[in-house]
Amino acid sequence: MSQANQAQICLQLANITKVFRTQELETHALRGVDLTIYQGDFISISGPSGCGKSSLLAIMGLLDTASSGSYLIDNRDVSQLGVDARAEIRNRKVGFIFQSFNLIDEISVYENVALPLRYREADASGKMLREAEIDQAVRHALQQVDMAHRGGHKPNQLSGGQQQRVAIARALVGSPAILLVDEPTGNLDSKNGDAVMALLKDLNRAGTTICMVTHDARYAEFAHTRYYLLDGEMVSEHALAEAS
Ligand SMILES: Nc1ncnc2c1ncn2[C@@H]1O[C@H](COP(=O)(O)OP(=O)(O)OP(=O)(O)O)[C@@H](O)[C@H]1O
Repeated sequence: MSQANQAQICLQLANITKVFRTQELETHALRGVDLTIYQGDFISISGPSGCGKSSLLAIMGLLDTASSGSYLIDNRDVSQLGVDARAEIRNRKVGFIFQSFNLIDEISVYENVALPLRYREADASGKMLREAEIDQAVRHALQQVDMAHRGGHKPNQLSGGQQQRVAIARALVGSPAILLVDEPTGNLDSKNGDAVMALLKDLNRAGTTICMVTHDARYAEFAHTRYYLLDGEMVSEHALAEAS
């Protein structure tokens, strides 16, 4: 049972399905997934190639919509929202960390981290962030990942491990409800991979809610609750152990 069970629900998926249809083929990528993540939790999702991990993460991150089912973030139903409303909630509620760091080499580390907040400012969401607030948030995020001294560098002047830390700062800068993490160590050697995982663990200890997809069983151990996706269906480690 999750140690965060007393906490508020951060995100709740109920009976989520995802069907991809092409002219000849119908692929059932997700078959009725239920998942509740509590504030402060750290969960991992593993499973074989093609089991639906990316499809699920895309739905959780509001990059894609489910074919059916309900999805709540911070108690708000987001399953029926249009593209613009989804983008706004994604910007405010979700921080993404990808295997490929997805930083922009033409601008500084500082500006990379500021980008989600500048985008938010440009959005007609009512509340505008002032430059001083952006500056404070960027500095704080860079400090959280111990990269404050590299703010003026370009991403391609950094090691892979440092780039991933900057990507984590960019994910944290908007104080999201949840970090969605997709194979965070996939492009790193084991030393840098271990350091990134230690950082995620520290962030979780400090209160950040994390949902991580990983192939690496060693890193899945960092999570409080481990889930497996098998052919589009969610199975918890507990259920797997009972079945064997
Ligand atoms: N855009 C799409 N159109 C059609 N089928 C798709 C599409 N995206 C994914 N699928 C199919 O849905 C299923 C789940 O794919 P998904 O990418 O979610 O798996 P995964 O677990 O992330 O795999 P991997 O570990 O290899 O990245 C697969 O059978 C895949 O071929």
